[in-house]
Amino acid sequence: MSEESLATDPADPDLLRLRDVTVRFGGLVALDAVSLSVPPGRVTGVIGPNGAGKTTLFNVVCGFVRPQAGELRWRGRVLSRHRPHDLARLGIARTLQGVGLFPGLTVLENVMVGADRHARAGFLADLLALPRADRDERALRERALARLESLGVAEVADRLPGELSYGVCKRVALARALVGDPDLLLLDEPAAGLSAGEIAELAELIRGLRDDLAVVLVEHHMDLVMDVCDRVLVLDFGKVIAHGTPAEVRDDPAVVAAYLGEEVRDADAEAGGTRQSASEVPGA
Ligand SMILES: Nc1ncnc2c1ncn2[C@@H]1O[C@H](COP(=O)(O)OP(=O)(O)OP(=O)(O)O)[C@@H](O)[C@H]1O
Repeated sequence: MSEESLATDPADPDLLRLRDVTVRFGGLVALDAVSLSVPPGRVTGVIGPNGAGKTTLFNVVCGFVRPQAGELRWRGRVLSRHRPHDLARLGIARTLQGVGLFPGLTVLENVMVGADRHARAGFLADLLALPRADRDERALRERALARLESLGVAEVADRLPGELSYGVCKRVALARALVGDPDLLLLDEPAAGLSAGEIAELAELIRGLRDDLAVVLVEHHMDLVMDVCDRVLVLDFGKVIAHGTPAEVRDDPAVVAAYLGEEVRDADAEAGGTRQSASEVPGA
C-alpha cells in the first residue's frame, strides 16, 4: 500500500465511502449495491435483521472480504487491496464481537499490542534491545495507561483478563482499539453480553468519542443505536432499505416491516428465543 493512500483527498469530506458494494457468497447476495458515507466526528449505525449483511459490510471495510463489485474509498482514495493488518496504519481500528483479549497477557500488555500505528521500534531494535526500543516501550506503556485511565479501568492494568468481569474486559478491548489514535473506530456489536447499566455507560463512552474520531456501529441493540447514532443505515437481505437519522429510520415503514418480518420468522422458528426480543425492535 502506498503512502499516497494515507493522504486525504480535499475534494472528499467523508472519511470512508462505500459505493455500490456487492458481495456474493456462491448464489447468495450478502450485499447488493450498498452505498454508505461515513463523515468524521459522527457515529454511523448499521442495523438490520439477522443475516441482513451487517457483518459482511464490516468485513469488507476491514479487508477480510473482497467485494465482487463497487468501490471502497478511504480519505477519498480507492482501497482495493488492503488487508486487516493495514488497518492500524491507515488509522482504522476495530473491536470484534466478544472481547478477543489475549488471556496470557496483562490488561496493560493487551492494550499495548493495539498501539502499533505509533510504535516506532522495529523487530530488530527489539531483538538487540536498543535504547530506542526502551524509549518507545516506555512511551507506549504511558499511552496505554492513559487510555485505560480515560476508560475508567486503569486500576486493573496489571490483572489478567480472566480475573475480570465481561464489562471490564469490553472496556479493555475498547482501550486497545483506541490506543493507536484511530480516525475511524468500527464497533461490531459492542453491547452484546452487557447489562443495561453497562450499555448506558457504553452509550456515554461512544458519544464522548465523537470529538476525536468517526465511529461505525454495527449493533442489534436498538436502544443504543437510537441513543448514540447521528445517521443509521438499515440493511435487509443485503439491500439498503433505509438511511437517515434514528427518528427517520425508526418510523420508516420498510424498516418496521423488515423487523416485523423477522419477528414472524422467529415465532415460526419458535424454539429457543435466541434472536432479537421485541424490546430490540425499532418502534416497539
Ligand atoms: N463466508 C460466508 N459464506 C457463505 N455465506 C455467508 C458467509 N458470510 C455470510 N454469509 C451469508 O451472507 C448473509 C449475510 O450475513 P451477515 O453475517 O453479513 O449478516 P448479519 O446482518 O451480520 O447477520 P447477524 O445479525 O445474524 O450477525 C447471510 O445469509 C449469511 O448466511
